[in-house]
Amino acid sequence: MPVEEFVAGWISGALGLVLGHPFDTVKVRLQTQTTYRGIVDCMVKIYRHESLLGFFKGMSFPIASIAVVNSVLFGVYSNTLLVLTATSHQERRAQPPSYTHIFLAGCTGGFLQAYCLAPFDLIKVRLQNQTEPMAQPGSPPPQYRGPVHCAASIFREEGYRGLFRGAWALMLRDTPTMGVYFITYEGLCRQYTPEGQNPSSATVLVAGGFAGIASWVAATPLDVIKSRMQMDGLRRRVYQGVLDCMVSSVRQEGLGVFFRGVTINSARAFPVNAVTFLSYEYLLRLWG
Ligand SMILES: CN(C)C(=N)NCCC[C@H](N)C(=O)O
Repeated sequence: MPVEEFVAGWISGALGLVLGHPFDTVKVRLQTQTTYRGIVDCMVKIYRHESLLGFFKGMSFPIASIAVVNSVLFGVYSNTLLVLTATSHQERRAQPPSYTHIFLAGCTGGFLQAYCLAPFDLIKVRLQNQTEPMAQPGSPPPQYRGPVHCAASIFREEGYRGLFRGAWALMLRDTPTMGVYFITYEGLCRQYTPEGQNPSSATVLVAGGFAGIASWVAATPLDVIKSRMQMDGLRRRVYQGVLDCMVSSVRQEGLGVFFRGVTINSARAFPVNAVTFLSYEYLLRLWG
């Protein structure tokens, strides 16, 4: 099994993650709290109340976990294509796989990465939703002192299963949308690259950016539900399950609730995924 894809997936994911985390914090707050009037209001309030550091809350754990999560996504994607089409990454430019195979490989990568991502994503969302200013002497301590304390508290209070709260919504979100992600990327690269050649850096940047936007637009409805399920149970349980969360969110806030955070998700998705795909392709060509 070629391991380069796993390593390239890890490094490229980490680069994208640092770039996109401030956008991600704003998105999570907009999806789970009703105190903000919009993106700008949320940014201003975070900055005033929590300083620049507020935008980077909950980032250390995703950085640590991206090694597992992104390498599983890209590694499983590429190795599933290897099984389906008997072509390696290098051979795929000359013998491009069908879109059905790309979609199936993307869904497989998305499904398996969601399982690895679930506990890390839960901790990230819980930390991002703490609005107390960081490191200010005299101010009341936040519920969670950091990622390890957060994981330990969830485990103590809710058991092992508590760490997987929202995991179903996460899997439903990521399985089909990772198919969309890789299809968009491959489709755009093929469209703008002469047959048999490697796509240029500009093509990879643009195709990666649009793949990110397309997958996040498709993923946003379940992303909202996932974040709400993850915050549920903090004080008392509100939702019985994914469906109940969908129904009661729509009843209370209308259908627009499914598009909460779609603008910030898309604004974040372009640079993050442009950088992720550029570094991924670059590293594989370097080692190829
Ligand atoms: C849930 N969806 C749609 C995705 N995860 N899409 C792929 C983008 C992955 C990238 N690490 C990012 O965070 O944008």
